[in-house]
Amino acid sequence: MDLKDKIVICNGKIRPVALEYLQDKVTLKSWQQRGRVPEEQWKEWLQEADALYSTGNIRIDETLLQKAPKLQVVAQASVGYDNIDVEACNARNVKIGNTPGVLVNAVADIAYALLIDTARNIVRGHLHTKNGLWGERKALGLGVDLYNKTLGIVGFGDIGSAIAKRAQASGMRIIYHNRNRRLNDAALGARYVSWEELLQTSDFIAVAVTLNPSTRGMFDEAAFAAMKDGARFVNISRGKVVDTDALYNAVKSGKVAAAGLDVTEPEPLPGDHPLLTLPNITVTPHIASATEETRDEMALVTAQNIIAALSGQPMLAQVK
Ligand SMILES: NC(=O)C1=CN([C@@H]2O[C@H](COP(=O)(O)OP(=O)(O)OC[C@H]3O[C@@H](n4cnc5c(N)ncnc54)[C@H](OP(=O)(O)O)[C@@H]3O)[C@@H](O)[C@H]2O)C=CC1
Ligand SMILES: O=CC(=O)O
Repeated sequence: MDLKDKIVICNGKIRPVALEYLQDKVTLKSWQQRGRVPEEQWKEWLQEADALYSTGNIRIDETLLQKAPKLQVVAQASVGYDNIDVEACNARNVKIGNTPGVLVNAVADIAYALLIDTARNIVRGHLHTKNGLWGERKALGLGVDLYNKTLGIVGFGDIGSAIAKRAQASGMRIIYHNRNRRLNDAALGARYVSWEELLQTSDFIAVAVTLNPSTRGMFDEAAFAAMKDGARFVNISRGKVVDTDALYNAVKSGKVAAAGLDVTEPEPLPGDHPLLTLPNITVTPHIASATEETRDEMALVTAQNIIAALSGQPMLAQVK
């Protein structure tokens, strides 16, 4: 099918692998420069767009859809789609594509790296050394073993179960909580528990839920209070799943011994944010899927989703 008259727009840079795939199939308008596409330019592009390749950092809602009367598909280069108003898109028959699966290992690696950091002071140790304090390393205190500890995974989906695999290699016991128990949990070496049991019995908690109305703010003051004293906490899902003040207080008081976060509320997290004043919190700037290989795969799936949708074919991954 000749799609050359179809206009595909992108609010940011498209990776070369996806550019190459798209450019002789459709008419492409992307912002390949640094920074954001200028407002006037963006308005013009939306007006004529048949497809939107979203890099994820824009809100896609009725306000945007009204400016894009021809839009047939939004394909986003991420698995999370909490920035997209799915109902508004459905009401206008705008299809939504995302990129589950291809980023699972990269994200689970960062989650596990943060988890080890909460146990073993890797980032703190580096900063200590850099500050010329090698000789005073006892000031760091001792870490704790992962071996024989309980990891509670909240959100045992694709990424949650990939975190479990890594933790099993360290000899951890895995428990998890989802809204729905997974049929194959025994084969994955994980035991289903209630939310309360997970909070009360986990030495480490890793969060890999989707952001939805049931998870927004689920780690609040009561959740941190219910945890074991000295629990360690990792979040790679979305910052809005956690009440930031409650987390700050829990770490400051020692209730939570250490935290590792790839996502925060707000994002970007300002350099002078109170969370960053606590020595036992490590924050990475939402980079869990940021490897060359994974970003290439995400870009290619996004481009393939666009071509499939414009051709009336099923997308590789469609959000409904
Ligand atoms: N930091 C980063 O760069 C990245 C972050 N992410 C985030 O990770 C999320 C998960 O991705 P992925 O594993 O692929 O998604 P999946 O859909 O495979 O897994 C999400 C899991 O969350 C569970 N869940 C949803 N609501 C609740 C709830 N209220 N309580 C407990 N569990 C819940 C779901 O189970 P059930 O429906 O049974 O409750 C499901 O098992 C993404 O949505 C995204 O926000 C993803 C990639 C990169
Ligand atoms: O945060 C990233 C995603 O893929 O979701």
